[in-house]
Amino acid sequence: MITVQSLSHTFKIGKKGKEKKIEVLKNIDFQIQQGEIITIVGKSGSGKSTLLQTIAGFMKPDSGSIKVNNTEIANFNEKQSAAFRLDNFGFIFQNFQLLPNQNVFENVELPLKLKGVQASIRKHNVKIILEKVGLTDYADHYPNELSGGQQQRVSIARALITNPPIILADEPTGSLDSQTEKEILELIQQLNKIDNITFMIITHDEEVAQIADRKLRMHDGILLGDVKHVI
Ligand SMILES: Nc1ncnc2c1ncn2[C@@H]1O[C@H](COP(=O)(O)OP(=O)(O)OP(=O)(O)O)[C@@H](O)[C@H]1O
Repeated sequence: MITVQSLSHTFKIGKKGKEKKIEVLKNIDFQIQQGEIITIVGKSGSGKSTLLQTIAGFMKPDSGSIKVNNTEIANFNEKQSAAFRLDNFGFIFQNFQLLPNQNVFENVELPLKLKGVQASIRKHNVKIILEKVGLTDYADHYPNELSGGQQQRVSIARALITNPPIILADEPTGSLDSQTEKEILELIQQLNKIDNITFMIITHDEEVAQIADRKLRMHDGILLGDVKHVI
């Protein structure tokens, strides 16, 4: 489903002429099969978020290939990346990234609006997805009226609303207490098992890594293979 080959990226920081180079992705190769949950662990600064941002098309790599279902996306321009994202990727972030002045319904509805889906279909689909994440009674609530776990459910609903085959998650339970984390991980596993959604999850957290079919580790810009027994 996703095949990454020889992916490399270097950030240049500082003044021109005196730039410092940070090689953040060094010749990364890996694949994700449809229906898998993979986690990527690794120390802070090892390049995990950069890898995710690159796959998502938010950042262009210096070199290498990223294929999603045989479509080469590494060299897409911004417009192509945005369109591809909308159809193929859902996102879950540690800090939820909900719009504070939009209620739950409106936050979840947004990707459908961006896709130009008509209002009656939007309403129908949002209702179904809110049921799925257990938030039917909260459609009118604003993010600041919800618990952290509820906010993360809203962001999961928003990620799912366009039926993407892949969810990219960056520390999805990083802001949650352990009980709420458990509930969100159960939801992720349920979505994976029942709807065959593929998850690529960046995490520091042993509990999260436990739900993975495969655990990969980033170390100084290098992606190490399966690390089933090491965290
Ligand atoms: N836009 C940028 N410009 C310059 N350097 C950057 C930029 N983004 C990230 N870096 C650097 O790239 C390296 C990798 O960062 P990245 O955020 O990918 O690491 P990470 O493994 O996700 O870390 P964390 O677990 O703390 O989120 C770090 O040294 C960081 O300072």
